[in-house]
Amino acid sequence: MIFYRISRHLKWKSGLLKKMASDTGDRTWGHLASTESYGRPSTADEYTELTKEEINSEHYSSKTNACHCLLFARKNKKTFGVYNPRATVLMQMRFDGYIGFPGGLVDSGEDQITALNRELLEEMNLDTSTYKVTEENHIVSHYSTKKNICLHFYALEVPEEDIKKIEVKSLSSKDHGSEVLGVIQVPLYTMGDGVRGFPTFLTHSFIGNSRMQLLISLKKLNILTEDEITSVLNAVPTKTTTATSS
Ligand SMILES: O=c1[nH]cnc2c1ncn2[C@H]1C[C@H](O)[C@@H](COP(=O)(O)OP(=O)(O)O)O1
Repeated sequence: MIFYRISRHLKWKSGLLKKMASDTGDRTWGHLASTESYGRPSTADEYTELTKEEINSEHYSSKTNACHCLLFARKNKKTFGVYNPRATVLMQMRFDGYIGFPGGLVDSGEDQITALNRELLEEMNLDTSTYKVTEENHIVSHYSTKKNICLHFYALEVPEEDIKKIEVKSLSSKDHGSEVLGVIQVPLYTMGDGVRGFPTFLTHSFIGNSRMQLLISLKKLNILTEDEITSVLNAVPTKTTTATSS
């Protein structure tokens, strides 16, 4: 009898432990575990720019590679009738709380361009037969010494009248609500106090080297001049303590 009771108690306990494990499991990285380390916080000095030869070399192409893309439309319409942002630039709020660009890891056997167009469809529901990223849209590639990953970056210009439709369509993407928590526009102007607008936007937390990719692209695409970028960076406010509910 005692043996029967002990065995029943053990069965109940193991059931409880299994339930607890599965409850905890719901909160872990699950299938993301193997790639989760790539998303850990970065330092600017971990990135080195790759030359065209290095990008195509066996040494770097055999590493883990990821491609991301800045979607933008030039415009000449003032915001509030005051600020001229010159372009609508899209970024996204990611599942991990960081701001980044649409894109992702290149699968084994896949080339970079195919991977990026696939990710743009999955994350943005982008019609990649109309808006297709090609090698000509390449902006810059970096290698992270700390994470052993190559990050390739592209920029795709779309007509001004299409950008809103692209944003709206992204709400129905496969990854919306899971990997992607929303598309955002970058405020590309500095307000009268000298800090709100783009300088304040740059104080957010960005995934990987996406902050650097944004600034490099704005210059390469002639959306902002080098001098304008320098003055924005000089105006970036130091983070202040934010209000809490208690
Ligand atoms: O926008 C980005 N710019 C530079 N690096 C990025 C960006 N987004 C992510 N990353 C880094 C850090 C990530 O862990 C890896 C993989 O990218 P991710 O988009 O998360 O990949 P999957 O969609 O999960 O394939 O690249």
